[in-house]
Amino acid sequence: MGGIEFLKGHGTQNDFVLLPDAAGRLDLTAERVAALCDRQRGLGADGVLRVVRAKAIGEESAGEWFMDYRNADGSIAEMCGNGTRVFARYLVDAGLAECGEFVIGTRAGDRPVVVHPDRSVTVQMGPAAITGTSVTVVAGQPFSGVAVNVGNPHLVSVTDTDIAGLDLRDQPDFDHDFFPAGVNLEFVNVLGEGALAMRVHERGVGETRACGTGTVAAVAASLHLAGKDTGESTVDIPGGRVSVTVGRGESTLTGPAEIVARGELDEAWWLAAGA
Ligand SMILES: N[C@H](CCC[C@H](N)C(=O)O)C(=O)O
Repeated sequence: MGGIEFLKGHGTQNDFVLLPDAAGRLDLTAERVAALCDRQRGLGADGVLRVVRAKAIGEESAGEWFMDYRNADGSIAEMCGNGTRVFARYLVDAGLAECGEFVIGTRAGDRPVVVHPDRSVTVQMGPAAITGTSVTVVAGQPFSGVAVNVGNPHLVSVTDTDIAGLDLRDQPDFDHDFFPAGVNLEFVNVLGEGALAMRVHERGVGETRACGTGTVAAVAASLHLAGKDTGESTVDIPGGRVSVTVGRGESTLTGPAEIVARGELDEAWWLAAGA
């Protein structure tokens, strides 16, 4: 098998292990993903991005490369906004794509991206659809959330309660009938016109320092509550700041993306982790 190449990267401190695997040969089991993401016994990350040619895994995409995203618990999610930024940055740095605009395939569909000269990335995130209003979630106290589909499910609670004081160490209680496949839970303070602050408890991960699809959901929800369906906002998350625009049936996410390291996984570790 030889050494298994990996890279580590992050977008506003939502961090990922990247596995270049053009032909889709790696046996990427849920157990291996969980081991890779474990911050003590593995590399540590919020998720894994396998870099695979779309046609190698039978995925239809206008782009050559497909982002096979996995959550830290090994579960598969439809889309990862911050992961897409890091994925795009990797493709350009690896000479597999040109700086500028290209398309990345995802389980939520194709996502056009622009890698800017400063290596920040804009992702076309598709529609952010409001699928419910005043859905209750309990995080120490009850909140009323707006359900938003960004390819993956979100419940956004816009509140006057200072989100810095919330305890998100455990999974907040949510309506499993409304969200049978689980849900990403965002808590938002409005800082002013076009400026939000957000924390997030992610499905399949736990609290993360950023969540790209979550920031798009947060802007869509706050616009909806203001009686609007288009607009833009910065979103301050613990890991930094992103810019989001929401239009009719479309949205964009812009933010930094950084590759931190590259290396080889120990083969014996990889084999044992898959058991
Ligand atoms: N945990 C999410 C996927 C990762 C989303 C987040 N990391 C992002 O940047 O969008 C889910 O299960 O839907």
